[in-house]
Amino acid sequence: HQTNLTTAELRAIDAAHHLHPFTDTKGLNAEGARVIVKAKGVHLWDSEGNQIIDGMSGLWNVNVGYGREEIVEVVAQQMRELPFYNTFFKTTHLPAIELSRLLAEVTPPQFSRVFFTGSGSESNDTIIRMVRHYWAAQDKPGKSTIIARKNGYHGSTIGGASLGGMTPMHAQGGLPIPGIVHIAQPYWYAEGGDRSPEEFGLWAARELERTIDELGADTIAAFIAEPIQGAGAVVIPPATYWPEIQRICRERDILLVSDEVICGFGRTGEWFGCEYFGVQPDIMAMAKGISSGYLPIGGVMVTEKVAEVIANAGDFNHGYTYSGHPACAAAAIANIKILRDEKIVERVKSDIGPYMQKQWLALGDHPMVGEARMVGLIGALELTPNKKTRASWPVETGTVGLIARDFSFQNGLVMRATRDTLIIAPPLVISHEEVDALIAAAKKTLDDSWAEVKRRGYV
Ligand SMILES: Cc1ncc(COP(=O)(O)O)c(CNc2cccc(C(=O)O)c2)c1O
Repeated sequence: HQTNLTTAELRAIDAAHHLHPFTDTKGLNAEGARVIVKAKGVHLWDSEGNQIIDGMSGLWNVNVGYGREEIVEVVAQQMRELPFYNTFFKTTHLPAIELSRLLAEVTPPQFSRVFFTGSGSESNDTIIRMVRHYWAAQDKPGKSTIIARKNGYHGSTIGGASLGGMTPMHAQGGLPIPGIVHIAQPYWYAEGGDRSPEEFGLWAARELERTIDELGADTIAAFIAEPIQGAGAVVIPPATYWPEIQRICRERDILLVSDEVICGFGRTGEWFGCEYFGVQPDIMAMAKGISSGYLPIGGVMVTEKVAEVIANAGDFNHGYTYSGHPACAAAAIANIKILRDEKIVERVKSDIGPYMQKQWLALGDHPMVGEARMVGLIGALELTPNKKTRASWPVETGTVGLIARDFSFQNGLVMRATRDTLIIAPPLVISHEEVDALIAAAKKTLDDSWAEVKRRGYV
């Protein structure tokens, strides 16, 4: 897909006709979008020929890296044979059958069946309807409230954004929808105060218990959470958090839902984030790494217990045109086989994960970093003017994050900034040498940013 247009010409057309997601369009068009033209391995190239380390795996999803021909080949073949058919009216197709079997194989042992969707948002919207249907089918229609967390992210549909706890999203469109309640998040760095992480983890988990008991367990359908909050700034809960959450849900017969859209398919060094934290959810939302982003596909994994209730309750009046799309499912099959057969998940846990974590955590010694944290190949650097007090910046939240994010791009590395936290989530296939280059670029980014915030008098 070559073009003979200049970057300026490309930007002008984009500015004239394209509304970007999560973007201040006026601001973007004043600057001009960076035109990404190709990618291979862990690298991107833009229209100016700059090579960039993709420290964010696209949008946390290109787990096997770019340029895997075997995925392309399988998809091309599938599109020649059956580019589309649906699974609505008593039909199915080979990729849907093969992918559902493969997912039963690679997901934790309690999971057996999948409902296919086209994205993470659609997976979470499905989960809202599914958990309410699950209880209604057992004559408990009042057991319909879903508890989620502040600053959680579960998508951008009306349902997904309502499950999410991002107030700027709620402000646009009158969200959340009724029957969704948010509790505190296990974000020790920002909210732990002088409590130890262990104490704070228990406190945050018991927020769930207090809320359930306040509302009445017979009104609560489910609790949904990301193992590690991704877009919320890679919030890694203290070790005491998840076992306590599981105890509370089991004691009160509340479905435990793990949103594995980011943490799934090897990101944490386990196949799924719930496995990293040692808990067994009833339902999982999946997307992103399921296909490494080569084609859009998502799904909802359920246990036999949940599946039985749904299966025996007559028509489940829910589904999408592209549920289990044959070419998307074919991409997911090829992708999961790469993860499985090349033992990429094991390598994250025992080799490249520890290798990168050592260097990433050492960045915590930088004067600008209040905390460096990382699990598997997902990490964050909290930027602060005062490491000891973890103070905020004397300027609008997010300003320093954007300064750092822009320096990162200039240094040939994509990092994400959420507020004043820098985030990293490289493709799981990154090599030792590429980690070294990434860390060097991250360190230079911190040095450049520190000089800039001093120049601006923020420190
Ligand atoms: C945990 C989680 N759940 C659901 C979704 C929604 O998935 P879809 O986007 O496929 O509908 C997500 C998506 N997460 C996401 C999507 C786009 C950008 C960023 C960012 O952090 O910049 C994060 C996510 O991170």
